[in-house]
Amino acid sequence: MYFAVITILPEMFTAVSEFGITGRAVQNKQVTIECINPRDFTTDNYRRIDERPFGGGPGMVMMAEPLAKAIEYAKSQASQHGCATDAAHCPVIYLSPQGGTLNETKVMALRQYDAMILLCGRYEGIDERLLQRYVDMEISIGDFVLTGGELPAMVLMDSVIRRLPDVMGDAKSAEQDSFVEGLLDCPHYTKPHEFEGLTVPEVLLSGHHANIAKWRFVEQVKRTKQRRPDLWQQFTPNAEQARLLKKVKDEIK
Ligand SMILES: NC(=O)c1ccc(NC2CCCC2)nc1
Repeated sequence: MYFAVITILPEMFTAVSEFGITGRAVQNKQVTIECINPRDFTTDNYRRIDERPFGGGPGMVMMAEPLAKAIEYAKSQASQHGCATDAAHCPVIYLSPQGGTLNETKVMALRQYDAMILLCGRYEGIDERLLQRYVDMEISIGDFVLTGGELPAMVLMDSVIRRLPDVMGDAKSAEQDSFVEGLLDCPHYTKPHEFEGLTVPEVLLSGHHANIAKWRFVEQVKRTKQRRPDLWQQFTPNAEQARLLKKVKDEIK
């Protein structure tokens, strides 16, 4: 997948391009991340990308023209990577608190694109006319305001990259995935067997995979019911999960 990121702080993106699973995906060429700085598309000597807001008020607003040129360049780069650059294949996504909130369903939907152009705002935001003309969708990572769209862009990239086929290898084996959808994760344990007097649930040491899968599912259900009743409300079990739920219904009261 090809990510073009429009940002005046490209150095921030080494956090995803050079470390961890996302860094490895870039190294393996499963993912390309190209940062494009709107300052490179300015025409004045000061490389201005922001101006005072019309109507007055505090702070600065990012100007439309350098961003428009940066987005056009990003589209030409995406097509050189063999990606179609219409909105259906390569959306321009603006990270902002005014967007729809990112969740696992949206992440799974974002995987379908060959490429995406992530637009990161700074200051008070971006000239509305740029958003009108160039942005296909706005996405928020939560109801809070940040100083820039870069961290939300990295959160989005991380969540999509980890879900690309053969990026996580066997770390997310199939049966776990089938239980993970829509439920909180189960508790995890590793060595040593005893930590500050606390031990590990016996079933996890039993080697009995069916019992272990059942225990994990029950823990996911119990956690989701306790911590996120809203998620539990929406949870629609598949056939296998419904069968299991029936079997364990007294355990999950
Ligand atoms: N919740 C979010 O996803 C989010 C995105 C961008 C942002 N700030 C940006 C938006 C325009 C100037 C700074 N704050 C919060």
